[in-house]
Formats: sequence, C-alpha cells, structure tokens
Amino acid sequence: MKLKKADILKALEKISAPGDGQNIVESGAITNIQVFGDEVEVDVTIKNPSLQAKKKTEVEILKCIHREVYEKAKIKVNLKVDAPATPKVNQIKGNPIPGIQNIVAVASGKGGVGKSTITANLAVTLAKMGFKVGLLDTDIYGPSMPIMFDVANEKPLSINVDGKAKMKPIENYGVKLLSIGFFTQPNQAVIWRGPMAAKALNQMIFDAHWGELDFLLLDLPPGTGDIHLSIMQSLPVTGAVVVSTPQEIALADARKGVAMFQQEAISVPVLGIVENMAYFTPAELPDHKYHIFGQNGAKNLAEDLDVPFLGEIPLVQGIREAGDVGRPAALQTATPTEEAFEELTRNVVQELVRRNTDLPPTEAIKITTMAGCAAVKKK
Ligand SMILES: Nc1ncnc2c1ncn2[C@@H]1O[C@H](COP(=O)(O)OP(=O)(O)OP(=O)(O)O)[C@@H](O)[C@H]1O
Repeated sequence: MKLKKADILKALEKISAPGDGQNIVESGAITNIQVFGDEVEVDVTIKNPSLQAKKKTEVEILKCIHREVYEKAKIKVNLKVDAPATPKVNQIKGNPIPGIQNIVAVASGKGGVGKSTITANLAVTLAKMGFKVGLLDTDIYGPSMPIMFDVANEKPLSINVDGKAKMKPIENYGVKLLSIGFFTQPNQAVIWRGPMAAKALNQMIFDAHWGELDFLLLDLPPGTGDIHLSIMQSLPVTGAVVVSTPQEIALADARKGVAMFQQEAISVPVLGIVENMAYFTPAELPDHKYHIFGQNGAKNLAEDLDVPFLGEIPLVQGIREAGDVGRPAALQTATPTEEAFEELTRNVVQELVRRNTDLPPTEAIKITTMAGCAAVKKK
C-alpha cells in the first residue's frame, strides 16, 4: 500500500502537544515526514527531555498512524529534544531560610587581606543604617569575629523556640553573631574536613534562632577549597563579595575567588570586589596617599572580570586597633574611615538590589532608602 503524507499529517493532528493545548503538528513539533510505499519516517522535536516524555511521544505517533492511516505501516520516529536552556544567573541553591532575606558571603582568595575586618565593619554599618543584621563567622582556620566584637568569652545559650532547643546568637553593636570560635578552645587547633565543617555551619544556621534578618553575612575561610563548595552548595547564598589588596599576589588569588563563585557547581552572583589597604595616609600628612601594596589593582581586576568595583578602604592604624579591641572602626562617627565603610556598604546594598531583579519594587526602594542610596533602577 502507498501511504500519503497528507493523511499522516491529518492523523498526527489528533495528538496533543503537552502543555500548550495545541496538537503536535500545529505546535511545530513535527519537523518532517517522509513516505516510501508503506514506510513512514517522522521527525519530531520535543521540549521535555525526560525519558518518559520521549517514550510517550514515540508510542503515541506509532499508535496513531497504525490506527488512523494503515495498521501495517512500518514507522520510524526520529526524536530530538530541544529543551530551553535553564537560566544560570540569579540561581539560589538550597532552601530559603525562613526570616532571612539575603545571605551575603564575604571571601578572599588570599589569607590576611582583611576579609574579616571588612565583614565586621560591613555588618556594623548595615546595623547603623537600620537593617537587621546577622553575622556568621565560618572561618574554621581562624575565627576572629568573637574578638572583633569583644565577645570572646561569651557562649551562646540554648533557648526553647516552639518546643525546639535553639542556639541564641550573641548580640553586640546591633549585630547578631555566631562563630565557630564559640565552640572551640582558644588554644585548640581544630582540623576540619569539608563535610564536617559544613554540618557544624548548617547547625549554626538552621538550629539557631536568628529571628528576622535583612542580611546574614558569612565570613568565609580564606582560599577556595572544598569547604567553600560545601557551604555554597548547602546554603541559599544571595551574592558574594570578594576582598583583595592591590598587591599582585593577592589579586591572583582574588581572581580565583571570583572564578570559584562563577563556576557551574556554585553559580553564586559576585556582587563585586573590594580593595582593602588601598593606600596609607599618615595622620601628620592627611593629603598624602602612599600606595604600599600597589595602585588600583583590585579596581583593574574588577574591570577585567566585568564585575562591579565596590570601593576602597585605606590602610589605617585605627582600623587595626579597633579590630583588636573589639569595636569595629566603622562605629566611630564623623571619621574618614566611617565614610569609607558607608560608601562601601551602600554599594554592596545597591548591587544586591540589582542582583535581586525579582525583588518587589517597594522592597527594593525600602532597602536602598535605608542604606541611603537613591532608588536603584533595575537592569
Ligand atoms: N584597612 C585596614 N587598615 C589597617 N589594618 C587592617 C585593615 N584591614 C585589615 N587590617 C588588619 O590586617 C590584619 C588581617 O586582617 P583580617 O584578620 O581581617 O584578615 P583576613 O583576610 O580575614 O584574614 P584570615 O586569612 O585570617 O581570615 C588584622 O590585623 C587587621 O586588623
């Protein structure tokens, strides 16, 4: 028997394309039909990549032609899948944590560039702006937040929340703080493996009573190891801030830091790069800037990597001293240091609002107004 292409097309109109109410001919899923005597070859492209959808489409085509056109037709179905690409940006891994609006990870490729100092000052500046702020010190190699917040001798209490025992973060300067340092002895060297550390950190997030937070800052350990991977994959991190000095060796590591967040397995949007220890100004020569670690290195790196430059923080003796006595320098009022941290914080908030393109406009305006930024136009 000689089959006709028109009959086959008409028959296939009886099969509906999943999802859009059209049949598979109308929807354009059937891309070609060839007939040779009693043999038929049907080319079909579907969007659903699952094995089940592929099998179902094939079986329906076979059955339909046998039933409607010719029961002994020899049919070959060539099936292709054209699945829409899944968007990679703005992807947040892990379940949202009730009450916590934004989780911002602060990282550095290299150790000692001032990541913890920047995180502590960001936290107190956000609190000064009126935000509800939490800070989780995940630096398993050297948790420094208890000292920077003058709470090294405190221990988080267990409280009862809705019948469950929860850890109560320690609060100072308007910032709620939990640190791996609260659970280790000061002189004890702890060797953590990635999954073990991730488990401890998960407990400090999910078994802690953070309450309502606009921002939870994560002070990450230096480097780009498996511990970072464990943290990033288990928490819904909104964005990452990378800290570097302008020095070549620090920049090379900061580049790795940015690449870590951008790799497929992590995919956390990079809010931008901060240049710490950008220059030194001696108190007796306030107009002089000495670029001890080089000039504009982190700014150039940000341009090169096409990520925002969030600002520069000078090398100031007072910043180091304030950290050591447990009162972050940004708490001082009417100083150039306070101003520098305010500008940095506003830029972080602004980038965060940009990144949260799905944030309702009222929320975006509330956040930017609280940070003293002009309302940000979304990209
Ligand atoms: N802008 C600054 N001006 C002066 N001192 C600073 C500045 N930033 C950081 N420091 C000092 O540099 C030292 C290292 O800073 P910090 O501990 O914040 O770095 P880190 O990158 O978090 O280190 P780690 O690798 O241990 O996590 C500290 O003594 C800190 O007080």
